[in-house]
Amino acid sequence: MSKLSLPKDKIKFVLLENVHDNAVAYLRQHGYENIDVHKGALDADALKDAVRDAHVVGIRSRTKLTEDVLKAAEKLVAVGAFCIGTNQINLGAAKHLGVPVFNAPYSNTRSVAELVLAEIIMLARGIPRRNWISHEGGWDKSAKGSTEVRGKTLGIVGYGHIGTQLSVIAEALGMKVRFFDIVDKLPMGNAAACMSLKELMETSDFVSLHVPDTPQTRNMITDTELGWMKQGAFLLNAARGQIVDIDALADHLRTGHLAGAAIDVFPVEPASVEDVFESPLRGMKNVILTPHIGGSTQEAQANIGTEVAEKLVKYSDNGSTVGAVNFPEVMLPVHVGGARFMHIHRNVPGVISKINDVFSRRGLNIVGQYLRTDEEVGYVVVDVDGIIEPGMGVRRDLEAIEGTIRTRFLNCEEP
Ligand SMILES: NC(=O)C1=CN([C@@H]2O[C@H](COP(=O)(O)OP(=O)(O)OC[C@H]3O[C@@H](n4cnc5c(N)ncnc54)[C@H](O)[C@@H]3O)[C@@H](O)[C@H]2O)C=CC1
Ligand SMILES: O=C(O)C(=O)COP(=O)(O)O
Repeated sequence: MSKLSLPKDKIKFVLLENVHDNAVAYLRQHGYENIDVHKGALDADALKDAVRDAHVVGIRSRTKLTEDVLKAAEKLVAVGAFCIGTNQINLGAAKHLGVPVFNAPYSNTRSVAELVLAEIIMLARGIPRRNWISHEGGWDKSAKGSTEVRGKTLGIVGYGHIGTQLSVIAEALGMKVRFFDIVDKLPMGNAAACMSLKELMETSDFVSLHVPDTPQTRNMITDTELGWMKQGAFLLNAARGQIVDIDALADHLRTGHLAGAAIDVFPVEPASVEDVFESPLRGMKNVILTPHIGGSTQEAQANIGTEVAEKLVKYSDNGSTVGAVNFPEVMLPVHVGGARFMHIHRNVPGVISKINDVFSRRGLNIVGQYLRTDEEVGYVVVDVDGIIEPGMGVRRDLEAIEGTIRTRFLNCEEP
């Protein structure tokens, strides 16, 4: 087994937000026993305390890894987002600190698409209101306001992994699918692209949002965009709460312009199960409110637990950054024997030749070198032949190179 910069029992994992047990099991199977597990998310101060001596932090969508928190975690080498969205993490700050962030881009895709499809049918049949009435002892047995979804138009905003899954299963029910994306996308089945968001909003019976939280998508759906929607149409949001102006949505529901909505994500979400959920949509009988559970199925959480833990172990054990969302991706062959050095640096001229010089000055032969850069940082992995004696000063000299952010090494004593 490879020796790491730090022995495995000294590498501390802190997992928050009820990350699935599969993650802990996978880490243990790979020799990582020093794991702190927290059930919920933590506020900024408690979070800083919890991550202060962590080497790896695992979170879901509620934990805010701001620059401040990342800087407080002085030993941090990697972050695992056990979900799809990574907007809760300051990805740029993490990169500049030499910290790759890994997520699970597909493991809960299907769960979100299934929930949205079910909600489309529930909304079309007026189930939120009828369910409420029945619970109160009423009996609203009528076809008024109820329709099939067959033949209706579903407009999907953001035609990525979730949007395309939804497209396929909605067509299987006979829906007509249209989509809007800022990137050219291959339409699934008979789906058709719209030239603009306006065109999509004006022509859809159901509009479902599946864009990430970015500066462009924040407040993407305001009073103006809602105003483009057909009389009696429905809005679904299982993407991120900041995308929709929730007060404007409440107004359009109150006036009866929109017939209903299904909302899973909110501008402000309770940090824990003890907190009260506040929203202008509460009490509206034509609205399905769910507590950010689009991806919360047994299957999705189990798969995410294993998938992200695997990426973290790969990075810790051999330096691979494949699947990192904020970092140059270096795919590495399985590492057997020999010393391996990992060097993360600001992307300034001359670093590679200085790295090579550190080895050549000591007569050490480089047998493999893997390099990826983006505009801001570079990540180089160097495999070296020959004996690296403790105290040779390799690490010291690598760290002295201007622009160095972080170094790690495998299979040699403090070099
Ligand atoms: N409710 C929940 O529990 C869950 C919510 N999500 C949310 O769903 C989002 C989407 O997930 P995926 O489909 O996996 O992401 P994805 O990255 O595969 O797809 C997003 C699509 O949106 C498009 N897009 C980006 N900006 C846009 C804009 N301004 N206008 C139109 N299109 C735009 C992209 O080009 C891409 O095709 C995630 O970022 C996350 O925030 C994801 C999983 C669970
Ligand atoms: O995967 C995502 O982006 C989600 O929004 C799911 O978040 P969660 O893991 O349920 O907190």
